[in-house]
Amino acid sequence: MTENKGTTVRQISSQSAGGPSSKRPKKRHVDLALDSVTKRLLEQSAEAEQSFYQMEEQRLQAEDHRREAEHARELHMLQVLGQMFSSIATRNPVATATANTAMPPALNTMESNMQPGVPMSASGQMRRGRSCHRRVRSPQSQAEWPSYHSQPQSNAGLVLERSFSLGTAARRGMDDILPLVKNIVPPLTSKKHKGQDGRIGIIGGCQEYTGAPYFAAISALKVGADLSHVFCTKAAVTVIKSYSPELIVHPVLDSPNAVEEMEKWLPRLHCLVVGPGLGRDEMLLKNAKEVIEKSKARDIPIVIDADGLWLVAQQPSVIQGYQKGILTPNYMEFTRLYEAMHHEPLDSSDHQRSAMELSVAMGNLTVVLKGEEDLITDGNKVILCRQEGSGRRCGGQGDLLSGSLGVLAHWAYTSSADMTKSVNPSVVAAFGACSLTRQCNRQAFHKHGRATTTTDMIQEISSAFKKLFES
Ligand SMILES: NC(=O)C1=CN([C@@H]2O[C@H](COP(=O)(O)OP(=O)(O)OC[C@H]3O[C@@H](n4cnc5c(N)ncnc54)[C@H](OP(=O)(O)O)[C@@H]3O)[C@@H](O)[C@H]2O)[C@@H](O)CC1
Ligand SMILES: Nc1ncnc2c1ncn2[C@@H]1O[C@H](COP(=O)(O)OP(=O)(O)OP(=O)(O)O)[C@@H](O)[C@H]1O
Repeated sequence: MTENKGTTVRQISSQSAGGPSSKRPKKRHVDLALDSVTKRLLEQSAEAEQSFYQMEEQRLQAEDHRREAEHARELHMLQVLGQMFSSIATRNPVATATANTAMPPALNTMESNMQPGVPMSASGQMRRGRSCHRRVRSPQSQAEWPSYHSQPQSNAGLVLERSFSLGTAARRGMDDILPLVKNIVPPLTSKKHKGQDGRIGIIGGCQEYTGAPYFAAISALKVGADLSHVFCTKAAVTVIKSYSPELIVHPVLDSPNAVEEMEKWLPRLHCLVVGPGLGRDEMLLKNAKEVIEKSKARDIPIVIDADGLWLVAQQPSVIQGYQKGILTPNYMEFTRLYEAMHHEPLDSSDHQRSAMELSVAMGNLTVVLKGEEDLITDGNKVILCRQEGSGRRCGGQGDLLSGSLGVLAHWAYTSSADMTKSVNPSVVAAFGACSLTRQCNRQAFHKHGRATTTTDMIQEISSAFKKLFES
């Protein structure tokens, strides 16, 4: 600092005394000194960052080892329990037969393809209906993803199995689903044309809420979609366009022929995200509902978030039983949905069970219950995403999640069953989106602390994506 000050003083005095020829070398000297300080600072910051990631890597490795050991212990216990259960079954064949037939059919498959309108009981168990099982699990995959049995609590064996299956599935989720997410990421090659990696539509954006659809749409682009469309009201269009020239924004959501206008675009869309910033105006909800109906006929993944979930709570049949439907509620939205489906208050003591029950009641749709840990279920298994985030809960993080999920769902559904190892593509995509959102949150928080906003998180998408899915 003293040296710098001295240099400055010398420079001023030489300026007053001499001509331009005597000024230049001094000026360059100052620039060089500044350059070297800046360079040193940059190097130090890069080193700090590098050492942070190294430490983080070591911590994650240690965590992996701990999980593997725990997993091995649980597998062993499961085997012992299996042996105990089969010896009881051999002794009492009637009891076993009763237990198996009482199991809800959809819960017994890796993926069930339930038709809309199959009747449900209030407890979430399906009455035997037209359920069609596409991929029946092999005994080996049953061991990997043991079923959830919503059986009478008095059956100690089944309740034990449920608690073990949830624990195991949760841990396997982190370890086993991540490689599947990596598998579905399409390679970037010069052979593709614009649009092939995804054209995503967001239905939302009104007078009050312009940020939410923007966050969802830009996140979809940053994750890797080629085109991102927003279908919003006239009042929102200029605002959203002004946030970003990258988005294609249609002022149609409140037009008299809204559904017709949006339907024109459906053949060009690979996925729909309904709800961010939609609001709760009756007419807008009705238009959104009709677009969902038209999109189901096109068999594209439909992510429903925010006010879209309000619509589902009022009229569950709009998405019930649609296998490519994914619901992404926060706890409040989840409670609303659960109570609408079950007509009884939510028991907040067992989130995993409640989430499975909601999924089954909705016809095995994938439900992503966001929170301290994200809980992903298609009614057959539960996966927890515990990717470390931060304590910062600024609004809009859910929009980043739903927009990213739109792209990942498109990629997952266009990947072969080999790539997803026959795991439900919606589950793979949901796990990817949750991990990514939480990692963005963590990285942004590392830089901005309490000041972190969703915009900061969006700026982290590129490096978080690389770190999670391309390393
Ligand atoms: N920049 C923008 O444009 C943004 C716009 N957005 C858009 O806003 C619209 C409305 O969405 P929303 O989530 O605010 O609505 P709503 O269901 O009425 O919930 C409000 C109440 O729920 C509660 N609550 C919330 N989370 C909870 C939890 N985890 N656990 C427990 N409780 C929880 C909380 O209750 P409180 O704390 O007040 O008791 C709160 O008052 C929607 O279109 C969305 O996309 C957002 O995306 C943000 C960025
Ligand atoms: N307590 C928490 N700890 C860590 N991460 C959390 C916590 N709660 C939510 N998240 C993460 O924040 C992201 C968004 O979840 P959140 O519950 O904020 O959604 P939301 O309320 O729908 O968001 P939005 O503000 O966009 O409407 C999810 O990825 C979730 O994992």
